[in-house]
Amino acid sequence: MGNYGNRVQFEVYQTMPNPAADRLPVVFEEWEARAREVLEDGPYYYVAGGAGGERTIASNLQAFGRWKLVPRMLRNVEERDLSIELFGVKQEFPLLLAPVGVQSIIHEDGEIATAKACAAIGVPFITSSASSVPMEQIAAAMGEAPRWFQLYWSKDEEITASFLKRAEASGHSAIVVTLDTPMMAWREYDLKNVYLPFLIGEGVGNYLSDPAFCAKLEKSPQEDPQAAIMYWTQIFGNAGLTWENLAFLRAHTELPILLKGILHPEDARLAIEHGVDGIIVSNHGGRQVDGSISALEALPLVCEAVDGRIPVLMDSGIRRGSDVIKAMALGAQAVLIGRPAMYGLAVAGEQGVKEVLRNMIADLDITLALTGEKSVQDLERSLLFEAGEK
Ligand SMILES: Cc1cc2nc3c(=O)[nH]c(=O)nc-3n(C[C@H](O)[C@H](O)[C@H](O)COP(=O)(O)O)c2cc1C
Ligand SMILES: O=C(O)C(=O)c1ccccc1
Repeated sequence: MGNYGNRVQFEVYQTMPNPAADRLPVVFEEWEARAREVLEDGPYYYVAGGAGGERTIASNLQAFGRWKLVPRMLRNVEERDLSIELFGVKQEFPLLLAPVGVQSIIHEDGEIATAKACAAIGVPFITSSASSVPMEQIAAAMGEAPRWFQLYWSKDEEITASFLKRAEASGHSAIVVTLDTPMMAWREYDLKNVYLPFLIGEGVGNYLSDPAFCAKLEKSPQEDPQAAIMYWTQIFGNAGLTWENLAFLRAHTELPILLKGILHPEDARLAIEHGVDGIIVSNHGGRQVDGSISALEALPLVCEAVDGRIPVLMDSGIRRGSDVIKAMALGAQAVLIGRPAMYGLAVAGEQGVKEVLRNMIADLDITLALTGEKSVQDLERSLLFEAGEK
């Protein structure tokens, strides 16, 4: 698929000399600023904000600045290849849409809009356990397009098992187990704004539609929504889990299992020991531990421990094409796109997500060519110069 970026550039410049006044942004910072304008304080800070003093958010972004690309010349980069393969499945691009819960607070079409945009562009969508609508509705909107399911491992084993079964039945082809959120972090803005979407019944679509969840309620969620939400707050997270519990997931699904939220190389080793199929290096976009190592800093250390035995993916701070290249040169097989896509959703629904993804891919393709590389699969550390303060 060579020349994706050049085609997009051409498309954009063709709208000259009269670009529409209501044109969508191109610049990441403008998407963010427009999202700020259209969202109320509660939802905006829920999406953009993070844990504590937001030092992890800052270091996620700064970490990319420490690595610099060292472009190579005269290497015939006319035809590029952005494709990768994960778990035996080929993907056109090395991107996935990060699992993001409660998208109804960002746009009325929520996950359905995002999932359709992903299907149209060819980027796999990761359905969150905390999606606004049941996973089956999202799947139905996507047709045959690729999707994975993100599991929040509930305190109630029957709900966890039921989610796995439903995910498989609705055509999700891998399970992402998020380990860094057994409870919501100390998020200063959400506490200041007294904003928690779940308490107003947003982001609980998978639970309210779940037979195992509903079996535990005295009255149906329709009859007594408040009681259903109270029960949700009791069973949502599980801080009691240990590595031994992974066997439970293995016993309940045939799908590849990835662990999301791995930052320590020793945890990467444990993950492999316990037979998982992939790792996602992530600090949850700085939303869980304030002052944590950035995901990009953790990435090469984790990759060293993994030593190519299983795929390593990464998220937290990917904003532009060159960020994707840096992450892949440091060992990631693919990256997850979180907030940029959510700002696109806030500003223009499905079309906004499409444009954000299209532009990210175009930027990636062009920057790849300009660094002298033809294929994302060949990216190596030798392309990078490490500069600046540690
Ligand atoms: C509003 C919001 C909701 C999120 N919900 C989830 C979720 O339900 N499950 C999950 O594993 N990660 C969740 N994440 C984390 C993302 O999957 C991803 O790790 C993070 O957005 C990456 O950081 P970045 O967006 O700054 O690049 C959420 C992130 C945001 C911004
Ligand atoms: O807000 C989040 O970061 C998050 O991961 C989450 C946790 C619980 C429900 C929905 C989203």
